[in-house]
Amino acid sequence: MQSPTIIPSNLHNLKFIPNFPQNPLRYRPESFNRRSSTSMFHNFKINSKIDNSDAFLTITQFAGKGGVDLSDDLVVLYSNLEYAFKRIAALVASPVNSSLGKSSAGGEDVGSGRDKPKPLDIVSNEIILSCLRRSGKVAVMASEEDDAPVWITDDGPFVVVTDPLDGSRNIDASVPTGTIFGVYNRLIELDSLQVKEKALLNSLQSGSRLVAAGYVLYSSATILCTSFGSGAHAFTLDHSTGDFVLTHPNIKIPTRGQIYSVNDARYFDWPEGLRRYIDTIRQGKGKYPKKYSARYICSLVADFHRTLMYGGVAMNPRDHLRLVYEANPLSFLAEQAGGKGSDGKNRILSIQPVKLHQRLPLFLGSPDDIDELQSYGDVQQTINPGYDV
Ligand SMILES: O=P(O)(O)OC[C@H]1O[C@](O)(COP(=O)(O)O)[C@@H](O)[C@@H]1O
Repeated sequence: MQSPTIIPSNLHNLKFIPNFPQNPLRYRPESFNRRSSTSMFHNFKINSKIDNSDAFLTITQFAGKGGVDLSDDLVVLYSNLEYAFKRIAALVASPVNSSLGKSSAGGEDVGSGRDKPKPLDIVSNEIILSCLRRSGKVAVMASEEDDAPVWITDDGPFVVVTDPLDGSRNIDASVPTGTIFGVYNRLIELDSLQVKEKALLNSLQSGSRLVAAGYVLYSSATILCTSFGSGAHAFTLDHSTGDFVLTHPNIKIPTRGQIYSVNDARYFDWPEGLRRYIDTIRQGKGKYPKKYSARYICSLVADFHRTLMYGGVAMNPRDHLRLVYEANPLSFLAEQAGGKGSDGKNRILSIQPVKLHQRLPLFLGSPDDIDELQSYGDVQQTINPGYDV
């Protein structure tokens, strides 16, 4: 009898693995020998103690000495974050909850003794906060969903900033959503201040001080892309084991892409420089002599993830996205992958936040594309009437 064909649950990622058989349906475990399983990790050292005959490393395995060698505190924090992300992934995919989107306001009593269901971004916020509390490793969490940072524990070594569920305005149509997060060290020099003050100042650290950052894309696959300051790496949720496993080690954004991503219904509100830039690249008259294509999901994590994979530029030229929760973590990842994050003039990671919910124009992507865009000078949209959709 022929042995059964085994189809790995994360089949869709196999194209990123060198030496993987062209036809994955022909995949058999014996073809995934030790040589082929190590070759996917050619960009970083593997700890010899890790049994890499099991090709896909979990984050905890990757966090060991042969991988990125994280402190125990950071490993504990990540295992709690992973748990939160898995719960959010289940939530956004659930038939019961996926219709909640942003439509329900608040979680107040609706008179029947039951709480009105909360929008998914509020629930996601609560999930992350409760996991951070349980970790014992976080002094303060600042979230896009909260007016002020939440002080958690005095001796937590870390500060976490997060946008718990970005893109949730499209969730009723099952459009991909994402979580964005950044991790800083707690500033011990602020320990003697009042709680409110130290919570705020710890959360307003410049992106150049990030210890780690990442996003989770909830899409056809759930992908956690993260950096601890030594490259960007993506892990895909394997639903058969419940683990995030390494599928995209050492991501390198192409130095130039052929895709631009922007809401160009706003074209007539754009400054002249940005119009000229987009007109030029879509006609193939820019420094890269090919016509660019447009892709815009209107879900920041999804648009950024595609840009990281294929190159090009993803932008929101108006003062809309938040420096602390969105621009800093994603710029950190972009840089770790060899790309750039800019507000159209300045490197995002060099901007000192002055307000927790500070918004700014954001341009992320391939280094050559960002440089070319910035050479047009006038690319920040100052007309911002507030759009209905
Ligand atoms: O309306 P625009 O300018 O296209 O903005 C879309 C962007 O706004 C976001 O939806 C975030 O905005 P919200 O935080 O208001 O939901 C991103 O996911 C998306 O990239």
